[in-house]
Amino acid sequence: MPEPNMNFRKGAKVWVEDKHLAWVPAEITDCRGKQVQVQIGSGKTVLALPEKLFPRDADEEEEHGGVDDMTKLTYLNEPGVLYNLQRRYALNDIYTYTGSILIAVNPFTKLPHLYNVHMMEQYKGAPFGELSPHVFAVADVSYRAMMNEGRSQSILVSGESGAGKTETTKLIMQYLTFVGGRAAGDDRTVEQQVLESNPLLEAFGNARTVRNDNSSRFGKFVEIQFDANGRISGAAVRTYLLERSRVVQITDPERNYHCFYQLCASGKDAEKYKLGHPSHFHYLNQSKTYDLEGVSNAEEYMKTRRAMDIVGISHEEQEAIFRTLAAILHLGNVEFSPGREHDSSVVKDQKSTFHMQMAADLFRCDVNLLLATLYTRTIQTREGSIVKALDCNAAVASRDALAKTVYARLLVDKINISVGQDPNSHVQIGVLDIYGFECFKHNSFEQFCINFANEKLQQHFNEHVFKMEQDEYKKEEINWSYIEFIDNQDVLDLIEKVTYQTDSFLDKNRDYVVVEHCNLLASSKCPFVAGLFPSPPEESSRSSYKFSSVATRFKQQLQALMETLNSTEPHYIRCVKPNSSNRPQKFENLSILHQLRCGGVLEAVRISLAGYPTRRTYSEFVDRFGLLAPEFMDTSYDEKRLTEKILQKLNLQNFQLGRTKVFLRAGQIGVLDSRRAEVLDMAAKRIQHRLRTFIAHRKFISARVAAIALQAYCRGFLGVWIPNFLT
Ligand SMILES: Nc1ncnc2c1ncn2[C@@H]1O[C@H](COP(=O)(O)OP(=O)(O)OP(=O)(O)O)[C@@H](O)[C@H]1O
Repeated sequence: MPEPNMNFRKGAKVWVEDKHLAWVPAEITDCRGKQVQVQIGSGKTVLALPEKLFPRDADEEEEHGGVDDMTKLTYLNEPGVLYNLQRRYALNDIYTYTGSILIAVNPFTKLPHLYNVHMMEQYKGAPFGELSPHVFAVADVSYRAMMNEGRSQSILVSGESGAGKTETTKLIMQYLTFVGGRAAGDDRTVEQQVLESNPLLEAFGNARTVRNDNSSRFGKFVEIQFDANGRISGAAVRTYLLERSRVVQITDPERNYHCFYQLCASGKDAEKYKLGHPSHFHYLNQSKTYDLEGVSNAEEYMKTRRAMDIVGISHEEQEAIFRTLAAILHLGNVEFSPGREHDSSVVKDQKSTFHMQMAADLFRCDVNLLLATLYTRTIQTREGSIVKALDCNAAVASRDALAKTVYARLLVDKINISVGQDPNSHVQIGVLDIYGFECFKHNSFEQFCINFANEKLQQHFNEHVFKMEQDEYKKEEINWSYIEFIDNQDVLDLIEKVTYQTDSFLDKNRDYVVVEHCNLLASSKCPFVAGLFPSPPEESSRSSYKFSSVATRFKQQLQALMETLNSTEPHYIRCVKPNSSNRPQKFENLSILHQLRCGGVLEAVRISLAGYPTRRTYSEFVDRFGLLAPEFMDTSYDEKRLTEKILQKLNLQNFQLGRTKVFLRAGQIGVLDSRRAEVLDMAAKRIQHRLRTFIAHRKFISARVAAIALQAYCRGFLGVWIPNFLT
């Protein structure tokens, strides 16, 4: 962020820090000594240090709808960015650009007019930035770039839980299937399959959390493949870091994965698997929340089945998937009591025995083998193998580990790869939906993994944005050393702001896959279940535990993801959660600012400030400012000459202030800016002066109309609003 301005005058409009609202608008009423006195909106005056103040656009007080791109703000500072978003959000303008990044503030209310077919048609092929900011614009620009350059694209969607990542990802997929679909009446087209993979993934990977009724508990990368004609020809979904512990452990008012409740409400199927109300099952009744507001579990079950049909999961496999889910629920009800031997355990009672039998039947495996797997462990020694009994706690842990392993395999192996892939496709658009930086009071292993991933993604982002700028300046022959601007202190600070609780790191990182568990399920008479557990490789079967570190595996996955991303052209969408109560029209400044900081939005602003944030082609410039030099307009000057003439007239051709200079180069003009706001202020004043003289001499029919028109022009170019033009 730029340094706050220290040279404030009396009457200057500023932003002053506020404990509750982050920043509030104020005006300097007195400058005395080291401090200045400012008056805030309520009429209250406070003393503040000038270095803690930020300059504010004079028209901030006026009710206007904000700017659709942050780089158009006169004062590109933190409060300016925040208030621009707030102003737009109040009008349900939930999308705003920061250069090429799209910021999406969750409206928490349905805005159907934003997403209908008419809208998709409008955005199709429209130049980026011409229409209002929109997720469709980002999807369209990706699709066009893919078609024109033959290069794969990726769209990175990030934000905290409940910020709207999943909805945004679905809208992107909806748009891509609109432009790349075949419009066939058939239900089973690839694009239908792509869309239907969403409810399927949500049923198995989403759950109610305190922050979001439909929270994705995994990261996902959806790759949509296209043929040479730009038609969708296949898709693949990769999932990351599923929250496995949720399968066996939940707290009120959260829920387990949706699919369990759907199955319990499925009527005949539930009966077949001897399931009943979720309150009868330990894995579900640890929380008393069984239903979601406005959602019928039974209807959702039907939707999931239909999605499975469309995606192409056979009825046999569907049956096996739900049977496996039922087995997990029964398994969770198996309790243990201490056995006769020291540190041993037995199945607690008849009820537990019944559930044990049910689990074995549904897994299609031998009940004695299941039992042995749960309460004993085989240890290999040089003398042979020793069977060790497990105490009650260890048996419960073993039971839960089995449930988690089966569930994770189900999601990763089966639900993931259900949409067909096109081996002939050369280009694709990948959509990454992953948690943004997380920073809670207590940060644990999950946050560490997520933040590590984000760190990587942020690095990717910075490199990309810097590279784009650098290439542009090279092309324009502008001598700009960007090295001095590369400084990831903000990012480093952020990581150091987050402190982690490391006590449970080791446990969580150790993701034991017990060989006996694999052997048991591999022995299942159901080919589907057995297929989830291919026989383990020789050397690992020597030890009872196959140690695999979650972090190592995640690092490998991330490496592969980064390689994919590096080979594509990236686009960024940052989702913002406006309030913690999931209500429309509630804008909580402090938390939003926190998200903007964490999500790299302010970093992007900083990068943008380091370069030339305002760019216009000669022809755009002449279009907008030709009005200021009508005497040159009829001549045969080319656009470059015309631009020079206009700048000369405005005394701006070599305008320089400190390190700041208005540039005129091969095809563009830009404002290099270390103290951009000041320059724009100065420029505005000059323009204002020129315009006044101009109007005085030319006698417009209505000076006022001319002034309004000119204001609009100037604003569009320099992001400057010329206040009180006629006064
Ligand atoms: N564009 C939108 N229009 C209307 N409502 C929205 C929009 N985006 C999000 N929402 C609402 O916000 C809720 C949460 O959004 P979503 O599930 O996409 O968040 P998320 O960022 O994916 O969260 P998580 O990380 O927990 O999965 C949605 O269920 C929906 O009600």
